[in-house]
Amino acid sequence: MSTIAAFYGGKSILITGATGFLGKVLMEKLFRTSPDLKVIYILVRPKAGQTLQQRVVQILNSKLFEKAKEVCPNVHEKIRAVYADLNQNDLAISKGDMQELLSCTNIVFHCAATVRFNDHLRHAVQLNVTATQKLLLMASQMPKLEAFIHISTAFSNCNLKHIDEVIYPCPVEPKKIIDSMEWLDDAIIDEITPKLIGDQPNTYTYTKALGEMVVQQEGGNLNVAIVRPSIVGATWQEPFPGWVDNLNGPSGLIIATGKGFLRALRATPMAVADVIPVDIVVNLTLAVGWYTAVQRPKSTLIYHCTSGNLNPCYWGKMGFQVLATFEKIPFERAFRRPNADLTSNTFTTQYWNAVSHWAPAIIYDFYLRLTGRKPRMTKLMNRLLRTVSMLEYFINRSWEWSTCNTEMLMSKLSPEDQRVFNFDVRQLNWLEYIENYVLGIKKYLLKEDMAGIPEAKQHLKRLRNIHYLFNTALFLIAWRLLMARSQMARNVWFFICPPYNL
Ligand SMILES: CCCCCCCCCCCCCCCCCCCCCC(=O)SCCNC(=O)CCNC(=O)[C@H](O)C(C)(C)COP(=O)(O)OP(=O)(O)OC[C@H]1O[C@@H](n2cnc3c(N)ncnc32)[C@H](O)[C@@H]1OP(=O)(O)O
Ligand SMILES: NC(=O)C1=CN([C@@H]2O[C@H](COP(=O)(O)OP(=O)(O)OC[C@H]3O[C@@H](n4cnc5c(N)ncnc54)[C@H](OP(=O)(O)O)[C@@H]3O)[C@@H](O)[C@H]2O)C=CC1
Repeated sequence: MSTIAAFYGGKSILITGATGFLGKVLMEKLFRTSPDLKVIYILVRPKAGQTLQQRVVQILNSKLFEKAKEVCPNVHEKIRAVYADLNQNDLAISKGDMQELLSCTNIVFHCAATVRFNDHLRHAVQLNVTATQKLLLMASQMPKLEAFIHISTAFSNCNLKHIDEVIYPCPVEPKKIIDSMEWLDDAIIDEITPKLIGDQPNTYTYTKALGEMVVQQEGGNLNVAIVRPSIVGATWQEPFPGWVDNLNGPSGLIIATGKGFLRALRATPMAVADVIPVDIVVNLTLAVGWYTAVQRPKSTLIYHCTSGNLNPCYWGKMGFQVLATFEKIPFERAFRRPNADLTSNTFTTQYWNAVSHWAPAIIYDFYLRLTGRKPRMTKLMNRLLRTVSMLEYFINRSWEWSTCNTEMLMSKLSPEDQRVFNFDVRQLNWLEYIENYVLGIKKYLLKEDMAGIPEAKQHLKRLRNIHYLFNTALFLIAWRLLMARSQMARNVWFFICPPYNL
């Protein structure tokens, strides 16, 4: 029996961000490997007209939980949704719930965060810094607490090139930032944001760095560890390959490419694509929870969960493999045939944007207008290119993360634990992973039927023919115009095709 799985048996576990991408996979793995755990408390807010219970039912009824429910048929009873809003000062947890959480919790996994790069600084601080501080305060009042695991990001210090498993100080103390957010108005915050974030690319990475400092400063007497994943992608193996349910990281751009909207990208083909499957992140996180609780390391250990140093994949290779997969598994109703021109040259990017993005969008909107429909493609293109510009920072650089603690932890695991909680990224075959990732996007995110693949292939063939026809027509028009205006062009033409009467 796995030592780690046995450790979680009988435990009361508190998870924040359990309705998110990582949180769901974490819960699933816990139920599947430790079905005898006591309870999982999840801090949830109502959303999109759904109550807490409806949200939980929807998650448990998803395909992700099918295997877990076979192993642990009473998951519904073992999950307890607690109303909470981490944006609120008191986290909006009722007194009764708070008492139960404080007296029962053994392990905390703090996953909740805003992962939006362009979030307003006030909101990002509230969620990624202040809420972390409040949870640590809560944790300090939990008599049965064995470990507090904070999920950060490998990019929290992306202003550095080489990043060690240490907490780097921020120029301004988190407490000062938290205080100032309480009295500064939005306009002033907007004005000072670029100065505060300095050489960080966005408010997300900046506030995640502040969050780590808060953990270091305020988690002093607790048994705390930090896990820093890089770009979290679809599942590699568990509970099945390719599961993904949101557009973050590469997923959104893979869809935009597969649907033929995005055909070129300002990206450095030889930059490392530090994607890490979500099940690897979850396995490491659970191993860290066990190790922190059982070994009680003297200081806060940080664990990098990255792929680049052990098994690197590059954006160029990833783009190529994504395209190769579209040949076999195309997405339905593509706007144009998928293509992936990655270039690090700004001028070339602008050229491709004009030719491959704006021109087709404008032509298509013209066609929609002509046929009495509402134009929408230029608007969509505008949003897509804005999104791409936000991600460009991460696809034009490479980072080196040291992984000493992660490797140390791997060496402490029994062979059985290494199998059940496998986080050895060296075993990952990128070509296979990317293919399953694309397939997973098609099935679980786009919810497209596999039976539609022949029709999707037909559609791409039609698009190719339209493309050839369009290019031929364009060439003929250009040539005709040239012939009409240039004696040299006429001479060349008559040289190639002399008139019959000569
Ligand atoms: C042709 C070439 C093809 C090549 C072939 C393909 C090869 C693959 C190449 C792959 C390269 C991968 C690069 C990954 C780099 C990730 C680095 C992460 C590093 C840090 C990791 C972390 O530690 S952190 C987790 C990551 N954190 C995010 O990844 C949040 C992103 N997100 C936002 O920061 C906001 O979303 C943002 C976008 C500001 C808009 O913000 P905004 O306010 O303008 O508008 P919205 O948020 O409302 O989004 C407006 C519409 O963009 C949709 N959308 C949202 N995200 C999207 C997304 N990633 N790709 C597409 N579409 C996305 C959304 O679904 C809306 O669509 P709709 O309106 O139709 O629903
Ligand atoms: N995805 C990635 O590529 C990476 C993620 N990470 C880190 O992993 C962690 C999880 O990320 P991921 O699962 O991808 O993110 P998601 O955006 O999928 O999930 C975020 C979670 O936080 C919850 N949350 C947000 N705001 C509140 C609030 N006010 N009150 C209560 N809960 C709230 C969300 O709840 P709700 O469903 O109600 O919105 C959701 O459960 C984060 O800490 C992130 O920084 C690190 C590296 C990469």
